[in-house]
Amino acid sequence: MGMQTHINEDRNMSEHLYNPDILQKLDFSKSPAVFKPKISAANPGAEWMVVRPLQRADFDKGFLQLLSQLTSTGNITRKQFDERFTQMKMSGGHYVTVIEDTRSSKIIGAATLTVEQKFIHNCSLRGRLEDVVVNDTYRGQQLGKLIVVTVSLLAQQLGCYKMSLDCKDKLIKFYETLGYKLEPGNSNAMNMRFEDPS
Ligand SMILES: CC(=O)SCCNC(=O)CCNC(=O)[C@H](O)C(C)(C)COP(=O)(O)OP(=O)(O)OC[C@H]1O[C@@H](n2cnc3c(N)ncnc32)[C@H](O)[C@@H]1OP(=O)(O)O
Repeated sequence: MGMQTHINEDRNMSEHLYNPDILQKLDFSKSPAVFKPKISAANPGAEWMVVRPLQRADFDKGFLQLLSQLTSTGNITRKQFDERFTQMKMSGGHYVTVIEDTRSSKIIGAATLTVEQKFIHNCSLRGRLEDVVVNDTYRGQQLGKLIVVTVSLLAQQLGCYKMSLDCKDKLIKFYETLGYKLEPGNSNAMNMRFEDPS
């Protein structure tokens, strides 16, 4: 393998799914969430913590192992991960966002904003919050709030007129503290299942 190949591989591994600059500019004072002590995506409260878009290298930093604390992931190979990363980046609208513990190079939190393009409401954009998870040994330290508020402000910044989520009953209070509301008569989640996911 020549030197050029190595350089290309290195650049690929640090490639971000979306432009990281936008996270640095998010204004956390716009969120109703209360952070004690005060933290934000730009200043997550510890020098060993970083909030950023997903990178290809996160395959080796336990990203999928973290997701398996949320639901079943299946056995995803590096090739499958890489291809899905490329597809998401090319199609746009997929804002997979992570928190890394840079001491151990491990992904300790994640949440995804998916932006849906619509014709209604004058060609509006709608955000959906998906796949929120914090590593169990790091829970109760505001990281859940941090990652959810980050992608919610990101949705607002990108011009979404609203952001929606589905969750278990026991998490309603958690999301209410972050500005989400159950809308009477309009809060039913329904599914049609085509197969058991692996
Ligand atoms: C849209 C979706 O993806 S829904 C799926 C959500 N994900 C999961 O259920 C996966 C497993 N759970 C987790 O990963 C975590 O428990 C999370 C992401 C829900 C919360 O992460 P944490 O880092 O613990 O959250 P954080 O420390 O910011 O907690 C914020 C507040 O919510 C409360 N809270 C957190 N999790 C829960 C819970 N499961 N039930 C009730 N309250 C909770 C905390 O007590 C805390 O309250 P406080 O500020 O008054 O102390």
